Amino acid sequence: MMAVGLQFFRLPPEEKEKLYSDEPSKKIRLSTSFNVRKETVHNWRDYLRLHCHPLEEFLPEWPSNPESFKEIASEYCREVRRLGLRLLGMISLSLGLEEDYIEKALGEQEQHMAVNYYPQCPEPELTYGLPKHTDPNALTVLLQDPSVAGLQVLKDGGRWIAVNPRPNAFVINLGDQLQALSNGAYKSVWHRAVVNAAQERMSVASFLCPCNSAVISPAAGLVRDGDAPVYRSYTYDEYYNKFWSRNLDQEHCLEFFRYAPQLQ
Ligand SMILES: O=C(O)CCC(=O)C(=O)O
Ligand SMILES: [Fe+2]
Repeated sequence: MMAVGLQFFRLPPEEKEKLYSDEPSKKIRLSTSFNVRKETVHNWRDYLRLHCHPLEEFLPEWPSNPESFKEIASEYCREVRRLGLRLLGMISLSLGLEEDYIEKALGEQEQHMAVNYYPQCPEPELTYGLPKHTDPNALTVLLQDPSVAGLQVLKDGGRWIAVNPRPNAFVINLGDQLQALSNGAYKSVWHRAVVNAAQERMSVASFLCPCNSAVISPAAGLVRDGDAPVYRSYTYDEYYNKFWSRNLDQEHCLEFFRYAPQLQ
C-alpha cells in the first residue's frame, strides 16, 4: 500500500493536478495541508483522500494511475475494515456493552482513506506535516512509514511523545466518536505529524466513520444513575460539518457538543 501510494505521489504534477480539489465534501481528491480554505498558515503535507465504502460505488473514480493502485488499495481497504470492526467489538466488550453495541450505534459505517505524503522540508522547525488534532471519526487504523518517524501524541501532563514505527504494526487512534459514545471513558488522542529535512515520509490513515445520519450519544449504560451525560446527542453529519468548518490546532471539536441542559 505504501509503495503504490508513493508511486502516486511521484507522478508528474500535470497528472496529479487532475484530482486536485480543496472542497472537503468531494469524495475523491488530492489536496494539500489540511483545509486550505480555512487556514492562514499551511502545513507541509499533500494528501490523497478517498471514500472507500461501499467500494463498488467509489472504485471507478479512484486513480487509475499507477495501474495497480485500485487493486492494491481496495484489498487493503477491505482488510482494514475487517480489522476495525473487530476492534470496535472488543472496545464495546471492554466497556461492558454488548459486542455489537458500537457497530450498531455507528450505523452502516463509512470508510475514508488519507494517503499522506510529507516531502522533505528544509526548515522543519517552522511547520508541521499535520498540526495538533484529534480525529473526528470513530476509529483510525494508521499505517506508518516503516523507516521514518514523525507521529507524536500528547500525554496527560502536556508532553509530546514520539510514536515511532514498528515493523508490521498499525497504530490505532481512537477518534472523537468513541470518546462521545463511551461518555468520556475512552479519550480521542491529540496527535500531530512533524516533518524533517533528511527524508520524505508517508502514512496511510483509514478512518471508520459513523454513517452521516447516525445519532451519536453516550451509551445509556455508561451514564451513572443521577449523572448527566457528558455529551449531548447529535448526528454525525452535524459533527463532521463542524469539524471541517474549523482549522486544526484549535480546541477539541467535542467541546462544542458538551451537554448543556438549556440547549436540549
Ligand atoms: O502521518 C501521521 O502519522 C498522522 C496522520 C494523521 O493523523 C491523519 O491523517 O489524521
Ligand atoms: Fe489524525
